[in-house]
Amino acid sequence: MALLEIKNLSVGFDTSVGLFMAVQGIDLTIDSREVLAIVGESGSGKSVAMLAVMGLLPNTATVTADKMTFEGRDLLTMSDSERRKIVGKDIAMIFQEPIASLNPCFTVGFQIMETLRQHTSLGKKQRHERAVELLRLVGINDAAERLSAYPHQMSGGQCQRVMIAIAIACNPKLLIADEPTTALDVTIQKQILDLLMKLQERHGMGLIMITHDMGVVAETADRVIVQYKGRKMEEADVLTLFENPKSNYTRALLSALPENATGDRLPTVADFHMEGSP
Ligand SMILES: Nc1ncnc2c1ncn2[C@@H]1O[C@H](COP(=O)(O)OP(=O)(O)OP(=O)(O)O)[C@@H](O)[C@H]1O
Repeated sequence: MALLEIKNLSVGFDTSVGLFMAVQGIDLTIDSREVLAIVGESGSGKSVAMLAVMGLLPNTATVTADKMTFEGRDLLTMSDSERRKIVGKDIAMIFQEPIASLNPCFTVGFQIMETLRQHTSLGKKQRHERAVELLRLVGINDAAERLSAYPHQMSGGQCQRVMIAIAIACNPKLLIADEPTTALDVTIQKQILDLLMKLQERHGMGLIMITHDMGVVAETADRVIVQYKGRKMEEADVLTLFENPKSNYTRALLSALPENATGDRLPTVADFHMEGSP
């Protein structure tokens, strides 16, 4: 049984100028231990599709799907309280802006322990011990002392490590990482990607990596979905996608990689004819 299975997912938003379809008819499956990348430029509906899975879209959104199951359980029809037991525990998500994703008013220790309080039966002392263990696991030095730091007292890379600690606190079966390294500088990006891959392997999680960066795809993914304007353009295992891209859009994304540069400037997506192409 697939960990997550989605068939024909669409998401529309009510806006002042009418209905805007951000996601149109997306199919997706991911198994345990698999790394699936969803790649596409800004605005292609990658985040919205995953926020629909998490049930985190505003009420201006209309979500429809023929199927959306997690370990065979129907996410579309389950009650909000049933869904809350899964989201944040079995399915966790980390976001692009680590500093903005943490609450500035609470220490990082409180925020980790609060997740443990909501989703586990651990007592206060055990939650504290687990929080120290988690900070160590994500590579933060002086873990016990750093629990009392506020987000603004930490760097962007450290805040992203804290976000990862919160996400993995309850040993999720599926982790969704939404552009987890985009806001970080290049050396830190590599460290965070390495950390995510190490944790994914060690805990046997399914990992959905949302990115616009084909370099990140090459380094992390087993399988790739390419998304453009809310629609799936192509899906393939990572080697096939890089060696034999089927859609113009995938070719455009690949040509924008610095190592594929041939002329004076890098091509952009606008250099490729996209209309009507898969
Ligand atoms: N609450 C909302 N109301 C209206 N439109 C929205 C809302 N949230 C997202 N959108 C629109 O949906 C489209 C898809 O957004 P989404 O954030 O999924 O893109 P993305 O592919 O993840 O890109 P990015 O990496 O920039 O977040 C965009 O055009 C965005 O403006």
